[in-house]
Amino acid sequence: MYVLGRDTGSDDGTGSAGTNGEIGDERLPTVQLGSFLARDGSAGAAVGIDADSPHAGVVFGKRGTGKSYTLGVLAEGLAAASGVAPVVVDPMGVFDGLRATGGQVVEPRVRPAAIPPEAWPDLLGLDPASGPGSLVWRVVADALKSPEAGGSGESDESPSLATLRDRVDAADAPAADRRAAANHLRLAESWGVFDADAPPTVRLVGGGEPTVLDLAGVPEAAAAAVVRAVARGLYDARIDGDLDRLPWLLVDEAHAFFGGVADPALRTLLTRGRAPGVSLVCATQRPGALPSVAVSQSDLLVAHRLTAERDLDRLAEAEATYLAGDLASRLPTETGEALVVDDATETAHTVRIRERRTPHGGGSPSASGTAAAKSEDPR
Ligand SMILES: Nc1ncnc2c1ncn2[C@@H]1O[C@H](COP(=O)(O)OP(=O)(O)OP(=O)(O)O)[C@@H](O)[C@H]1O
Repeated sequence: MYVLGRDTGSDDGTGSAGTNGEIGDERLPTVQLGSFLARDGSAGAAVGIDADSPHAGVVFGKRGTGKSYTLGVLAEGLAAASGVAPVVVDPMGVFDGLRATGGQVVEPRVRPAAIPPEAWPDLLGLDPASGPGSLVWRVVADALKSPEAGGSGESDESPSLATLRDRVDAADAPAADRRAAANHLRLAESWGVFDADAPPTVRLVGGGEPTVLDLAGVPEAAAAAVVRAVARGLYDARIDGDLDRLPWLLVDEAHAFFGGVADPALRTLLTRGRAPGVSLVCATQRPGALPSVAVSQSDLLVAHRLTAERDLDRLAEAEATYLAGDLASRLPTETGEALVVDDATETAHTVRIRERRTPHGGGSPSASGTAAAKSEDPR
């Protein structure tokens, strides 16, 4: 198998189906991705992705071109590899099929202390310079300093949202600010993701089987809080030596998580995740909505079909000196096919992504495929 992301081989960069690429060491953890696609459309040698070292990657593609499917292929492969553990952020609820690998689907809960004081106004939709915004910031900061809640570390106690509300009520602030701050905290309670007794992030990892964080129907701000807490929690757990395998955070619909509360934690993984061994793969149908750093820090890029100019511009940022010609002209057109750009071997290849071993929950619903249509069909 030709292994992308592992600097053991080289080829001529033409993507010529691995004819002269060295074979990567398959005894090392490797994810089966699919097969090279020759120019005549025939399938070539098997191709995999290195899972021995940590990586940062992006998966791009228009709607319905196979991004979530590819993320699922990665998760399956990681579940089968040793020493790693995939954690999948699933905003659309399409990854339950990973249960078949022994994985778990969880409705994530995070401790309020996992969100630092300065992020709370933004999380609650409050201007940090406003009365209610600055009150929330101050109350969270004080609560994290109090003796019963030692700090934001996962071994420390976290205040509950009810405690934060009580502290807001008792604060020395104008009544209107207290009322507005308490209302916003009450709204956050209704999201159902905050729990002062939530288990530490390392528990999501378990024995290496995939964990799917089911965020379908969860409000955007709450989902962002979960992504921030999990991304940071995995990073801190590796730094502190609490996690004995290398976690891979796979984020679907990743454009929704940059620019908001989760942004700093995702950037930390992109820029500093590799040293402690945390990988991040961001999949999006809107590459143009990702920050440049997501592309510049990625050593692996998987691009399904794209057409929007802004998205193609983001792709162009990945054009390295070792690539001849522009990437846009090399993008495949069929679902399940992708152009893969690999920094380690300094190559770009067209790949047919293999079929999932577990059920895929994506795809567009059709009216004709519904049970109602079938029962109404007179034939
Ligand atoms: N490698 C593949 N092999 C076989 N079928 C595939 C492959 N990739 C995608 N498909 C098919 O294409 C459909 C759409 O793929 P997928 O759900 O991953 O799209 P998407 O790009 O994530 O779309 P969205 O942006 O709507 O989430 C899948 O339901 C599946 O049937």
